[in-house]
Amino acid sequence: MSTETTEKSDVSAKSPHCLVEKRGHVLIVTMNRPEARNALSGEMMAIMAEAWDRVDSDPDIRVAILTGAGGTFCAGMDLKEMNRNAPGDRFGEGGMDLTKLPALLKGRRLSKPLIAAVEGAAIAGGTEILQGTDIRVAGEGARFGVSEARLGLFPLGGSAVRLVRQLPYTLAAEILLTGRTVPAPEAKEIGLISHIVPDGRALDRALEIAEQIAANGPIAVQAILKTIRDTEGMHEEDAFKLEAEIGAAVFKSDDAKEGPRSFAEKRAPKFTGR
Ligand SMILES: C[C@H](/C=C/C(=O)SCCNC(=O)CCNC(=O)[C@H](O)C(C)(C)COP(=O)(O)OP(=O)(O)OC[C@H]1O[C@@H](n2cnc3c(N)ncnc32)[C@H](O)[C@@H]1OP(=O)(O)O)[C@H]1CC[C@H]2[C@@H]3CCC4=CC(=O)CC[C@]4(C)[C@H]3CC[C@]12C
Repeated sequence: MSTETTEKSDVSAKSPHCLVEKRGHVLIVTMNRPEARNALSGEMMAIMAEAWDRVDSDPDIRVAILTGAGGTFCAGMDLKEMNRNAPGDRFGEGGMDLTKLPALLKGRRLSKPLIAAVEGAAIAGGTEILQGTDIRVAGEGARFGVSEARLGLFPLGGSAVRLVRQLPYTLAAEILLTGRTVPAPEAKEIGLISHIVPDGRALDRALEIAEQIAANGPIAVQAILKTIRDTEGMHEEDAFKLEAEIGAAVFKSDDAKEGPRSFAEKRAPKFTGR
């Protein structure tokens, strides 16, 4: 893995609540409050939202990875902050658009693949944001759950809409209604995650997958991602109309000529994203 200049955003003298590092065509976003098990803070979510904008706007970024520092993914919303400032008191004022939570990828999806590298706990908001990712790697000791109901809260990060679209209905219902913890082996078995690795290796494996995707034609990758998302729930006939439109545009690209040319010339393709 070539490591070019790596940049870390530093929004304050103290360690920032989220680190953003570019490695080649990959942007690594690390939730960074290990002392609070990476509980979501306003600062962390602001940096995450900025990072997602950067993924979508920088053509040199082809894949993103979301992970957590200190052996934990994310413990969800900051309950101590919630105890100090009850969100419901703010809702009463109205004017808050709860249909879009960019940091949690609710109401927005990245135009490029996002891989989750999970170690330790991904609880409540941690499993909510996971559902906005496309490929998910977890350490064998990782554990998941949408536990809001256990605290009398609602999973406003999108799980009551998304989980039942990503898991069998009865499993999604049980996980949402009990708020129980789902250990990594079960999460893999039910399809919540796609890979289990030894603890501490999730980021390495996520980087391997990211490199594989980054070596592919970026236009093709983004078109495939857009199609699998935008056709979800569509009638097949309508879905194929959209698929054909998106697919045809890929074949018109320079990259769609570079691929076969590189094969004929027995060399690796040099994709430009045009
Ligand atoms: C609804 C959306 C999501 C909500 C939630 O996520 S609710 C939070 C649920 N989380 C939990 O219940 C997990 C609690 N933690 C644990 O179970 C354990 O800590 C652990 C299993 C994660 C780890 O165990 P451990 O033994 O390793 O470690 P510990 O010793 O327990 O902990 C170490 C240390 O960390 C502290 N800690 C751990 N977890 C948390 C936490 N969650 N919060 C704070 N601190 C934590 C622990 O206390 C220890 O500290 P110490 O000092 O050492 O004792 C919401 C998600 C986003 C929201 C939107 C955001 C934007 C908005 C703003 C508004 O103002 C309101 C509206 C809204 C749109 C808002 C709406 C709701 C969300 C969508």
